[in-house]
Amino acid sequence: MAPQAVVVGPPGAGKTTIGRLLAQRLDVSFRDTDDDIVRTAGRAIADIFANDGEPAFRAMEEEAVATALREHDGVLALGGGAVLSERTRERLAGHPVVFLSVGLAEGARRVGLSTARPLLAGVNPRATFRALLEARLPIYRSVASVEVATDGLGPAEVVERVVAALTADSARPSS
Ligand SMILES: Nc1ncnc2c1ncn2[C@@H]1O[C@H](COP(=O)(O)OP(=O)(O)OP(=O)(O)O)[C@@H](O)[C@H]1O
Ligand SMILES: O=C(O)C1=C[C@@H](O)[C@@H](O)[C@H](O)C1
Ligand SMILES: [Mg+2]
Repeated sequence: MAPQAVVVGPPGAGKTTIGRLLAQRLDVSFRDTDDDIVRTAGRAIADIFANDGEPAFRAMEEEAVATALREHDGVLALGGGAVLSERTRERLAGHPVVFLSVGLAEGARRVGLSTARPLLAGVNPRATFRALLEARLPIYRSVASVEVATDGLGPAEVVERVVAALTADSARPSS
């Protein structure tokens, strides 16, 4: 069993929104590792960050991603920082990974830079978001089979581009 698509990208890229629509489009189920963590821990992500710290959250996340990659055969959305784990990056090899990218302005607008996203809740959330996008771009690219830029596109159009990109990718002879 393996996911038909694994969706990665920064906060606000639309992993949850697009992942859910993509699953509908492919007529498969949707799973999001952020939801898995909340369910398993019985607490909100912001609460885990605040009380246990980011390293503890990342450890839970690594476990949640490994489990979901084993168990789920539909569309799987990962948390925005899941790819920071080298073991997770290794585990993603061979899976169809969709990188949804977004620029600073539109990403900031979409996330609203609210306290629900603990990494962006500091004194200068915009600068933090900019640094996060820059630092992570090569990491998302290193795990991605396909990349779809979402700026200026509504969810339905993004889903169509993802389907087209995955179809083209799966038709390519594997090396
Ligand atoms: N293509 C899009 N066009 C317009 N709005 C969008 C688009 N994609 C997502 N959004 C909106 O942006 C917000 C963030 O989207 P979403 O929660 O899906 O992002 P995410 O990548 O899952 O973020 P996180 O890493 O925090 O889980 C939501 O309000 C969603 O409705
Ligand atoms: O980009 C990140 O590091 C995060 C994104 C969210 O999906 C959550 O997993 C959490 O808020 C951390
Ligand atoms: Mg999400």
